[in-house]
Amino acid sequence: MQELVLPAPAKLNRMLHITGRRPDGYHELQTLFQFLDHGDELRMRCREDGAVHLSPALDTVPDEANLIVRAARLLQAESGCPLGADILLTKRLPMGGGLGGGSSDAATTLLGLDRLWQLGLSLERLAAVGLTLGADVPVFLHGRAAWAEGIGERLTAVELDTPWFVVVHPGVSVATAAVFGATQLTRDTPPITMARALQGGAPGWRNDCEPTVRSLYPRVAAALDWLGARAPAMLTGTGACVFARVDTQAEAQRIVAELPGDYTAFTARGLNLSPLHAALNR
Ligand SMILES: C[C@@](CO)(OP(=O)(O)O)[C@H](O)COP(=O)(O)OP(=O)(O)OC[C@H]1O[C@@H](n2ccc(N)nc2=O)[C@H](O)[C@@H]1O
Ligand SMILES: Nc1ncnc2c1ncn2[C@@H]1O[C@H](COP(=O)(O)OP(=O)(O)O)[C@@H](O)[C@H]1O
Repeated sequence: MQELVLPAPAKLNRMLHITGRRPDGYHELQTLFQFLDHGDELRMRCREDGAVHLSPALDTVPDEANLIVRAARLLQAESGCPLGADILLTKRLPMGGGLGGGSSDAATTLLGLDRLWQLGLSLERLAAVGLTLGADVPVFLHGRAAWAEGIGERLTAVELDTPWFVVVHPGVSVATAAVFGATQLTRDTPPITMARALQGGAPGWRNDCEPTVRSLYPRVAAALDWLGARAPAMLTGTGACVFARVDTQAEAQRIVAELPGDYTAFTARGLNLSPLHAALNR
């Protein structure tokens, strides 16, 4: 029986501006997404009886709310496919970490099952299904580092520098909705062009969520200060993870070796092609 083993990589928001708020409450963003060579892994097998089984279950997320199971069920509904799947999840990415783990799991499920069930759905159709699961799903489906606008669904592929990163998890989970619901959040950064965003690169980049997350989550503020004392540090997405770009893997590992006990961290390389797409193209 055919088995597919596919990565569900993390993403970083190398910069993030909030330029407005839509009538439905969602925020208009301008952001640069890049993938990391670190993430979850999904092992998928076809089932003839139409059932979708995920194991192991996540401690804090019931299966019917898990983005993997929801993605599989949506794909069955969208395609009319009678097949099901057994899905084995190796979860490495922290939840509510701003690394897009749930969205990435959903995108890997959609592309993996499209392959396993031999559906041949277009990327556009999969992205429309994916966007109903989360704003970050389309970028993981397209698989290219991207300049994103709207709520993250209007994507233009870009080539960014691909340095080593230190990613620190401060040991707290940040609720995306709490950050976007905060009164103090600034939502009026003037829109810029993609060319302007790319001009000058990383030294000019910032994340508009950072001041709000700093004040709501003191542990994230402390992690930004700790990492920032060693290399220029930023928040990814709405947090909780913070990251710093360094010149070499050795430098990244040196910083991780100094890590205080209440943080966890990993080192990873930035990638302009998602490891998911690299695996599917093999
Ligand atoms: C802002 C980003 C940047 O990557 O943050 P992270 O979640 O990765 O940290 C994402 O686009 C987040 O995407 P995602 O985590 O999929 O968010 P969703 O589940 O779609 O939305 C969670 C909640 O956040 C708010 N929300 C989300 C995205 C957005 N552009 N505007 C919003 O106001 C909405 O209240 C929504 O109900
Ligand atoms: N497969 C999944 N992996 C992670 N989180 C999931 C998954 N399915 C549902 N969720 C829910 O989505 C929320 C956001 O998860 P995640 O994508 O990891 O964080 P973020 O959006 O901050 O990067 C989690 O707190 C969890 O409740």
